[in-house]
Amino acid sequence: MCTLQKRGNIFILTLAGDDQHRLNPTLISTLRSHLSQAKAQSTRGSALLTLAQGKFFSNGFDLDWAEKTAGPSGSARDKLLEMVELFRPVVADLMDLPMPTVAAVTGHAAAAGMVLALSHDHVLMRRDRGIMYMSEVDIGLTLPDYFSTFFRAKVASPAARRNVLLNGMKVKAEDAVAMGLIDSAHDDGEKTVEAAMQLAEKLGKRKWDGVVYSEIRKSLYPELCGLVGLDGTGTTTSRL
Ligand SMILES: CCCCCCCCCCCCC/C=C/C(=O)SCCNC(=O)CCNC(=O)[C@H](O)C(C)(C)COP(=O)(O)OP(=O)(O)OC[C@H]1O[C@@H](n2cnc3c(N)ncnc32)[C@H](O)[C@@H]1OP(=O)(O)O
Repeated sequence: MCTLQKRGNIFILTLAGDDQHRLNPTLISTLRSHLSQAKAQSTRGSALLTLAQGKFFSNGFDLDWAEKTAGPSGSARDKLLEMVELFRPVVADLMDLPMPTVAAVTGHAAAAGMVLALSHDHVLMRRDRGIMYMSEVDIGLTLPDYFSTFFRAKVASPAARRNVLLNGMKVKAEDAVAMGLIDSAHDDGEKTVEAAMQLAEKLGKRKWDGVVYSEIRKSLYPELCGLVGLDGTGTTTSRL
């Protein structure tokens, strides 16, 4: 389950409950609905803060759902591919959101859950618990095209990409900072959310034009934007 609240100019998207926040069609649909609502209500000064309750930020796609719903004729693989395609627009929605975005990684972020976290402009993570982990190599799954492109776009270091995607490295917050995956590590979940909220408020105070902000963001990742269905040319509605 996830909720959207507004505190001042900050939209707070919470992956609620103490489950694994597995990304299945229901949670993906709710995420998209809340992101659409934040977009519709955005003004100069808006910012998004995404956080989670419990031990997990998100443990990735819901493989149990894929198995349970596959039924005798279909295959779990087809259901997994269905989630891959349903999640593609979530990355697009975050790339296109007309406001700065901040993720407070308050628990484990695995596979699609790690992509969800890193789809934010700024990523803060607790150092005491929780890892970032691309488990696909360990569980025998290839990467969707937009996942591979995502990591090439978002992670500068070839060694970091190799360690995360080919070595299945379980990355703690301090290492994630050193590898250029995230921005900062914080003592515990509460301090991570506190720091993330302060950053969101600080960014909001710049009162940027949201459309210009999102166009500049997309211009940084043209290949990724193309793969998730966005026009990544960065054409702005410039006043010039
Ligand atoms: C050629 C054909 C191929 C087929 C191709 C088919 C293609 C079809 C499409 C493919 C799509 C691919 C894309 C898929 C995306 C997905 O999302 S698939 C779903 C992926 N999800 C997963 O695989 C789940 C991965 N998660 C896990 O493995 C675990 O949940 C976890 C994240 C590793 C957490 O495990 P858990 O045991 O629950 O962890 P903890 O108990 O919390 O911690 C383990 C120990 O580590 C200690 N610890 C944790 N954090 C920290 C820290 N920050 N610092 C120090 N120590 C930490 C913790 O204390 C534990 O220690 P012990 O207590 O001593 O055990």
